Amino acid sequence: MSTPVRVAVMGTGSWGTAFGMVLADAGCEVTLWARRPQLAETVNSTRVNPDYLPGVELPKNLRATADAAEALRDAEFTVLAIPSQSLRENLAEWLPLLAPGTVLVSLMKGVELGSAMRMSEVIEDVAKVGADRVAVVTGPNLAREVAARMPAAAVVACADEAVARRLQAACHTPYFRPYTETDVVGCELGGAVKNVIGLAVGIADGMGLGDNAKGSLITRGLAETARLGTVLGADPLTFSGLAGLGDLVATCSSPLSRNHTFGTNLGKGMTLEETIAVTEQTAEGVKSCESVLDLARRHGVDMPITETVAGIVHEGKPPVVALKELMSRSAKPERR
Ligand SMILES: NC(=O)C1=CN([C@@H]2O[C@H](COP(=O)(O)OP(=O)(O)OC[C@H]3O[C@@H](n4cnc5c(N)ncnc54)[C@H](O)[C@@H]3O)[C@@H](O)[C@H]2O)C=CC1
Ligand SMILES: O=C(CO)COP(=O)(O)O
Repeated sequence: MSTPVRVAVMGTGSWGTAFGMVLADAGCEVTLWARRPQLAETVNSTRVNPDYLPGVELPKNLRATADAAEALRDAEFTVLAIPSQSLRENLAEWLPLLAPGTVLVSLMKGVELGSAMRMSEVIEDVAKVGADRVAVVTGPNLAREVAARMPAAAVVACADEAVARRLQAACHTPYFRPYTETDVVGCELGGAVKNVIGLAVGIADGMGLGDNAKGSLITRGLAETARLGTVLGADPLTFSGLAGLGDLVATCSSPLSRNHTFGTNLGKGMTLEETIAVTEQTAEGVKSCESVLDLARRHGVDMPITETVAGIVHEGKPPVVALKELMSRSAKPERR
């Protein structure tokens, strides 16, 4: 029997834990790193992560620790599953502890505020590694459904296809079907921008605007994602795949999506502060609407839905006013 692949998952939130289960079910030996020692102890003693996936029994070949060195030791893959805006600081701390040659895998769907960098760019910048050592897992993967072992497909992207294939093998289970991809830019943008569009659709749902509005926002949201992605060198076809359309549809349809729910609360009339107070987990689009807009402006790309979301979330623009402005933009052809 071959030795199991060792994987460190840095982050014991909903997706870190659920993806850790996938890896463990695929036969890997998984160590989750938790910020709080108490949570690591609870996971090990009860086999449940009560804070993020209550009621889900975790596999035996998955354990947790609050000691980053212990988690990272000898890891063939180092999976990063923390909020995007905290990646730079945490990775810099973990740098001396990384196993030599480990592949750094981003589960994060965001763009860094200030630098407007994608997560793989932040990883390369901090860890001083080449693109062949950085991979991304993305797609329609709502954590609670994956943790219930409900079927899902995903994309594992790396500039080096052989690395993507290794990671694919490490996370392939009867219920989780990963496809390989080399378009890292397209995959990451699909994931980051769908959170912003998920907020927009949530706002529309909260306002009771109906399914035509939802279909229009999803489609025009995908159009502006592809417009930015193409300028940044992504393959436009990536956006009709799992990392684009697939994730957008799952996020915009599901009450399990934190971004969608956050938007719905805003659309129903909650203030930003009230909405933040009732949101227990990471809704990346709230911060990334600003950084995605920043990235678009740096490249002269028009992203009206992202701009509308940023106006509502960060400038306190009332959703009805934002809607009127979005609908009264000058008429144009669908494709340019
Ligand atoms: N939950 C989901 O369904 C999916 C989430 N993602 C992405 O995965 C990433 C992580 O999200 P979730 O696990 O869902 O979030 P979460 O909110 O459930 O968990 C976040 C984890 O990061 C830790 N954390 C929070 N702030 C931190 C900091 N400053 N430093 C270090 N650790 C910190 C928390 O303790 C927790 O363990 C996000 O970028 C999200 O967009 C991607 C696919 C699915
Ligand atoms: O990325 C996700 C599904 O693929 C999870 O979406 P939320 O972060 O909005 O919950």
